[in-house]
Amino acid sequence: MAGGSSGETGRGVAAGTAVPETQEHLFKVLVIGELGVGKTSIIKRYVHQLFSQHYRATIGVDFALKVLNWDSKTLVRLQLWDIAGQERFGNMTRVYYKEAVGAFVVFDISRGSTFDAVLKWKNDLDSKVQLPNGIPIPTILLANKCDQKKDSGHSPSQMDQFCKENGFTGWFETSAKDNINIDEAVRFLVENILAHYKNFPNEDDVGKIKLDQDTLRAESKPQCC
Ligand SMILES: Nc1nc2c(ncn2[C@@H]2O[C@H](COP(=O)(O)OP(=O)(O)OP(=O)(O)O)[C@@H](O)[C@H]2O)c(=O)[nH]1
Ligand SMILES: [Mg+2]
Repeated sequence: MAGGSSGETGRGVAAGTAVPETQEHLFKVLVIGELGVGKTSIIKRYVHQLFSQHYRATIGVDFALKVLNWDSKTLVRLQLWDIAGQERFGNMTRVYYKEAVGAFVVFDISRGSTFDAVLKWKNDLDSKVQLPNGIPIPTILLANKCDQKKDSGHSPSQMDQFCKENGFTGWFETSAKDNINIDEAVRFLVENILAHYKNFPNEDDVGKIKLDQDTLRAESKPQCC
């Protein structure tokens, strides 16, 4: 009998049963929000477990990669796109948002004006990128710098209401400085991306990491008047 077990005790694989191989996913996730809210710090904390008080504004976009052994059969490669706050005034976001499958919109709880900008970012995002089946990409709202004193501040129920009304999948109070809720927020987003995942027509439509230079070059050329 082909492929019979060796006769020893233990779990042999019966002939003909395919051992499910590991599913590998590549997810492009955007991190957007006003200048100085902590996007780069959140990514640096999550990927490198580092934090620095020194502020160095991001120019254009930065990238970071984090590989997650999600479960015994699933490996997730997260490509985090750290988009400069000043890009909200630029015209590059369409290029940066391409084929993203999830996003974080970050604001700084110690600066109320950054919360006011949250909807501008969310509307920009939803107008430029959707999942292959046309629905908005799962987006989590991060109230960062929760180690600091709140500016105006919204109660948790007001935040729940805001998220429901504006299409956010959820929200977390985070601190890149004290490492609060960052792993939890990422896990929650990846769970939501995977939940949508089975609706994608096929792997190619998900998180294709394509940063073709021509597109970037063409888009970054100053618009002729
Ligand atoms: N207290 C505190 N400070 C933070 C936190 N996260 C970021 N900062 C500080 O806020 C400043 C801005 O952080 P960045 O991560 O560079 O902000 P950003 O959103 O990437 O800014 P841009 O790249 O300009 O869009 C830095 O001085 C950080 O040290 C936090 O959770 N708590
Ligand atoms: Mg930055």
